[in-house]
Order: sequence, then C-alpha cells, then structure tokens
Amino acid sequence: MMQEIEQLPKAAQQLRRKADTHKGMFGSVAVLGGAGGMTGAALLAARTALLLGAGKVWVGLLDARISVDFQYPELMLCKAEQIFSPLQATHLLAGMGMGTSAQALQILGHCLASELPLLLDADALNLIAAHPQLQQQLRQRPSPTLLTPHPSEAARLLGTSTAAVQQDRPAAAHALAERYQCHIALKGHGTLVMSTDGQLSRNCSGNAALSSAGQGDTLAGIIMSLCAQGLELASAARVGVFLHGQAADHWLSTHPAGLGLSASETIYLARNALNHSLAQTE
Ligand SMILES: NC(=O)C1=CN([C@@H]2O[C@H](COP(=O)(O)OP(=O)(O)OC[C@H]3O[C@@H](n4cnc5c(N)ncnc54)[C@H](OP(=O)(O)O)[C@@H]3O)[C@@H](O)[C@H]2O)[C@@H](O)CC1
Ligand SMILES: Nc1ncnc2c1ncn2[C@@H]1O[C@H](COP(=O)(O)OP(=O)(O)O)[C@@H](O)[C@H]1O
Repeated sequence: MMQEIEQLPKAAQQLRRKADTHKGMFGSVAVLGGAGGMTGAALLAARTALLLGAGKVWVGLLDARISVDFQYPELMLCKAEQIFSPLQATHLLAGMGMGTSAQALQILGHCLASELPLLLDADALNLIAAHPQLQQQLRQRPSPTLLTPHPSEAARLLGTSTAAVQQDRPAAAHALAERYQCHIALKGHGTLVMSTDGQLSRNCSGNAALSSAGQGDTLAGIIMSLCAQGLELASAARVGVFLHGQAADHWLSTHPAGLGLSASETIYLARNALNHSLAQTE
C-alpha cells in the first residue's frame, strides 16, 4: 500500500531542540563531489546541510582548487581524499558533480567501505550502474544507505529506459530497493520513497518550479542534514522530500507562475518552512 504524504511527517518533531545543546549533537556531514566545472553542485549540497541545521559540514572536493566558500565560510573545504584520513564525519553524501573519473571511483569506494549513513546521488549512481563490484559493495553495507535517482539515473541503475521507469514508478522504486538493498527516493513529480522495510510513500508537495539545475543537490543536503540531527535515514528522506517540495510551494505565493526558483533560494525557503512548522506545533 502506498502512503500519500500531504503534510510534514511527525518524525520531524524530533528535530526540536532542547536548551542545553552543542554542535556535536547535530552531526558532522561530509559532502563528496565537485569535480572540475561542477564544484557548485557539492557546495549547494553542503550549504543546504549547514542551513538546515547540521552541526558541522565538510566539503571534500575532487577539484580542490578552491579552499573556502566565501559566502559560507562555516563550511570546511578540503581535498576529497582528506575526508577519510582520518574520518571525522558522522554522515556522508556523495556524487553531486563528482564525475565518473578514476578518482571519483576511488572516493566512492571509500564511501561504500565506511560504516556511516550514506546518501548517494548523481554521478555516484552512474558509477554504481556501471561497476558490478560497487553494486556488490553497496548491497553488503551494514549501515543505512539512500539512493536518490532522478528517472534517468533510475533507468541506468535498472538497465532500462527512462520511459519504462516513468510508466510504472512504484515498480521501479520497488525494483531498485530490491536490487540494491537500500532506501530509495525516486525523484520527479510525486517523488516516491521506498524504504527497506517495504514502506512506499508518495510525496504530494512540490511543483514545476523545482525543474532547474541544482535542485537535486539541495534535496540531498536537506535529507542528510536532517539525518545528522537525529532522524533515521528513511524518515529523513520522507521529511526532506516534503520540505523541499513545500519550499517550492511557498515560492508560488510570491511568484505565481513558478518561474525562476534557483536552488540557492530553495535552501532559504526550506529552512523557513522547517522552522515555522516546528514552532507552530510547540
Ligand atoms: N551547479 C552544478 O555544478 C551542477 C552540477 N550538476 C551535476 O551534473 C552532473 C550531471 O547530472 P544531470 O542530472 O544534469 O545529468 P543526467 O544524469 O544525464 O540527467 C539529465 C537527464 O535526466 C532526465 N531527467 C531528469 N529528471 C527527470 C524527470 N523528472 N523526468 C524525466 N527525466 C528526467 C532528462 O532526460 P531527457 O528527458 O532530456 O532525456 C535529463 O536531460 C551530475 O554530477 C550533477 O550533480 C547538476 O546537479 C546541476 C548543477
Ligand atoms: N515538476 C516537478 N514537480 C515536483 N518536483 C520536481 C519537479 N521537477 C523537478 N522536481 C524535483 O527537483 C529535483 C531535481 O533533482 P535532479 O533532477 O537531481 O536535479 P539536479 O541534478 O540538477 O540537482 C528533484 O527532487 C525532483 O523531484
């Protein structure tokens, strides 16, 4: 049976903060990605993780020519390899703008070998689709893993066409979860979340304003930020997908035709939506 998610899932209440806290209680997220020409994708995910409340955020870049994000100097930038020596993060997300080079393959191998909760998106998914040994490593991970494919990435992972995925999205989400033994968020209008316990949900928030570059990077950052703050990974996926869509729905109140929402602006709208939702239920 499929659950329709029409409001912020109750699990989000766990994000409310007590008075006596410190940053170490809200997780340390490491983003792996950002090869030449696509460092923006990794920075978008990292900025989102920070602004949605994660305690600390590292960005391990494959193209390490930049060492600071001047708009968000709170982010700690380094070479991708340095994230693993020593590993200080508590949560990993990988693939945004990572490319499919030998270096990307090696970094993805480190991610899969780690025992941390892991979100894989974009090129990490393309690498997995192309390398059977990574598929084996993925299936054998003892810790939670979430794959967040858009329909074309899902098609690559299943060895089928985008049209076939779109024709029966629940079947595709189910097949992905079975094949890779992971939680799945199959993106696109009405994003489906299939968790390894067999629960399938369809998200009802969001609209065509999200059809712009980088919106998947912000979604990945939201989800891992929520997970780092204590939500179980599948819950973080359901809450995160809803918030991401809600951000775009709020955009329509000032931009009724839904044009021109940048991924950077989605971050602020999602942050507002989360804060207001948690405050309203106090
Ligand atoms: N600022 C940066 O640095 C950014 C960097 N980025 C990085 O770029 C890299 C390549 O990623 P990518 O997703 O652009 O390419 P790719 O996997 O070939 O897929 C594109 C094709 O998929 C399809 N498709 C997508 N959604 C669909 C849907 N809902 N429903 C149906 N089909 C859908 C659609 O196919 P079409 O319909 O055109 O046949 C579309 O043309 C990756 O590393 C990423 O992180 C980006 O994050 C952007 C910001
Ligand atoms: N028409 C739409 N309705 C609802 N959500 C959408 C729509 N178009 C795009 N999205 C959402 O925007 C995000 C796009 O992610 P993705 O395709 O990975 O983009 P990118 O790789 O550029 O970051 C996904 O979360 C997707 O569900």
